[in-house]
Amino acid sequence: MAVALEDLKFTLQEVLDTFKSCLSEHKEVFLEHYVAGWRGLVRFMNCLGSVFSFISKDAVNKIQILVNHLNGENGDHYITVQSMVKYELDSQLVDLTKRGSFPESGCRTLLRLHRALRWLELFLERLRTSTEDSNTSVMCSEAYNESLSQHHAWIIRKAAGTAFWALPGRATFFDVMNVGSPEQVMAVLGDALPLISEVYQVTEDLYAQNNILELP
Ligand SMILES: CCCCCCCCCCCCC/C=C/[C@@H](O)[C@H](COP(=O)(O)O)NC(=O)CCCCCCCCCCCCCCC
Repeated sequence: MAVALEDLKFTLQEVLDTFKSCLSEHKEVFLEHYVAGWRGLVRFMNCLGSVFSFISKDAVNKIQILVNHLNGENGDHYITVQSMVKYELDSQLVDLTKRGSFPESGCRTLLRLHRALRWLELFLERLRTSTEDSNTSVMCSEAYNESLSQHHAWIIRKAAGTAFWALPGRATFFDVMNVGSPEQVMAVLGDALPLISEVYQVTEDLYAQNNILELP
């Protein structure tokens, strides 16, 4: 158990650091760090219990698709989200209206994680402003209903809703984060949130400008 907690402590710090290093000075999003941030989040989620494994499986899948692009022969085009979008659109490597030839395009794959990042932002903001008697399951499902759920089929919403009830309570959740007292957790969240929000907003604007927010 001690080893797991040590791992986790490292992981959460890593998550914050990677989101910090995601943006270049010209506000480009480095795909490598974006993916590393997600890896850290998935590791954290895996520590919360196996009820969440269907969620982390999908996230891991999508992370792997992006890593494959990064390590592939056209990896140079995948350094930033901006260069990826330009390359894939210019080369017509994206299914724009219905699923077809490119089920693993970087653009559609990253869009799924991007939408989940909005959930994370809303959930962490709730955690940050929560009080001792706040309910993590309620905070999680409220954040989900305001964001990601709109993009999910009924059956996924149902499964996610059920999983949320298995979330540990606020005190345990904070313990598992292993960053110290609730005040310290709040401070860490306060630190991380603006960065996560900025990464989200830069990506959202890029996708909106290219009219690819609804990729199938
Ligand atoms: C901490 C509790 C975790 C709650 C996670 C909330 C998100 C719930 C998402 C439910 C997704 C169910 C799995 C299936 C999804 C796919 O159908 C769907 C669409 O993909 P497709 O177009 O290829 O078919 N995929 C997605 O929307 C991507 C989902 C990615 C979810 C990643 C969630 C990572 C959560 C990390 C939690 C970290 C908490 C940190 C707190 C400090």
